[in-house]
Amino acid sequence: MSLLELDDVKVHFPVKRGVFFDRTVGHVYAVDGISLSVTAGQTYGLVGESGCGKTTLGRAILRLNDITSGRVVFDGTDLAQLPAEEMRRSRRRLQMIFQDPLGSLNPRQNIESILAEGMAAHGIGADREERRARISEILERVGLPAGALSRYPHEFSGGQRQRIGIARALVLEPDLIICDEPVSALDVSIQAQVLNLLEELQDSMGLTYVVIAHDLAVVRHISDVIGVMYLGALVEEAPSDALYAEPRHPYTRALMSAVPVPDPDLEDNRERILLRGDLPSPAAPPAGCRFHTRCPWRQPERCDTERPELTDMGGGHRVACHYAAEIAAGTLRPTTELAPRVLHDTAEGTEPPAAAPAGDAAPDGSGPGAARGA
Ligand SMILES: Nc1ncnc2c1ncn2[C@@H]1O[C@H](COP(=O)(O)OP(=O)(O)OP(=O)(O)O)[C@@H](O)[C@H]1O
Repeated sequence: MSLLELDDVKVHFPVKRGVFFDRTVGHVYAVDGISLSVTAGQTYGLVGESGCGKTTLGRAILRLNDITSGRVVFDGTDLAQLPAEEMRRSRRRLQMIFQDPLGSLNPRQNIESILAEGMAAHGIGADREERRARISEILERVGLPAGALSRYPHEFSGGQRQRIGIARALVLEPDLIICDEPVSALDVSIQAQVLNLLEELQDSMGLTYVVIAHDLAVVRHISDVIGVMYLGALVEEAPSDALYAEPRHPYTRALMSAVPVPDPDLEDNRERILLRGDLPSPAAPPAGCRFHTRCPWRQPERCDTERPELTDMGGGHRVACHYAAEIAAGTLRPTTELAPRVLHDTAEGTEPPAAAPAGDAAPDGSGPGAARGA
């Protein structure tokens, strides 16, 4: 059963100019038509490079950003239509965990006060004693000592602060937690601990997660379903295993090809897809397929003019590419102009691109056009 359904959600920020009178001179199309469904008790991972609209979408679900159009149906209720007071009450059930735990914790409040604040606002716990007992129980669950109650955020390490952020969400007894880059500010060794904790809590408390990350490795292990975003839209969505076994969209293939593989033989021989050009501005997205300006498989006319719909290719593997089937079957080759961007490393060394145009991605992936965000 799906707990959260997004139906063609758009968040467009007006761009204003003018000294005396603000005139709207354009829009940033941060989220531009996202439909997805999150099953109760599962984790939906949302990946994409910086600026593709992941955070804006997460905030829109909680209505921390105004929604331009579309429906955000949570447990049968369209949040986009809820009056402010009812939305405030619903927010208890939808919580968010942020990337920077320190930035989201008031340095002048001790942990008990930070956690009790939200509980009191939502009428959880009859009195201070009851709230304290609940907070102690949650602190134990997230692996913090009971003595943490009277301490202040700066007294904790980065990983512990993220545990406090998780506890702050949990004391409100939410159903859905949006985790926005929950581990990207943490050391790699701590990242796994926090991800494991999130998984344990999901199992024991029946939580549903949307995990937002730019790092494919982070979402891989924790997600049941993964959605890949590019310029405000989903380009691919699939059960986690299917996505990693066979990425179908050229953008996902490029992201995956940039992730190092631990096996040296595989690492030396695998395909590397280097994207050329930078991410276009969401204020002036390309017509047709948003990815066509960087796509090695771009075909004339159709890709430039017709925006592809997310289409189910079987087993819930949805892809927004006119030529996904042909690319998967190998019957469509990368276009001549962009073919050098698809490199095959050999054990002896990397085959250099035939004639890389100046200013494009360097063969080692370090240039400005290299696939980012993975
Ligand atoms: N309040 C705002 N007003 C105008 N533009 C905004 C606003 N918030 C975000 N944007 C723009 O919307 C686009 C998407 O931003 P968003 O933060 O959602 O991306 P992201 O994928 O989460 O990136 P990051 O990982 O860097 O946070 C960006 O171009 C950003 O500059």
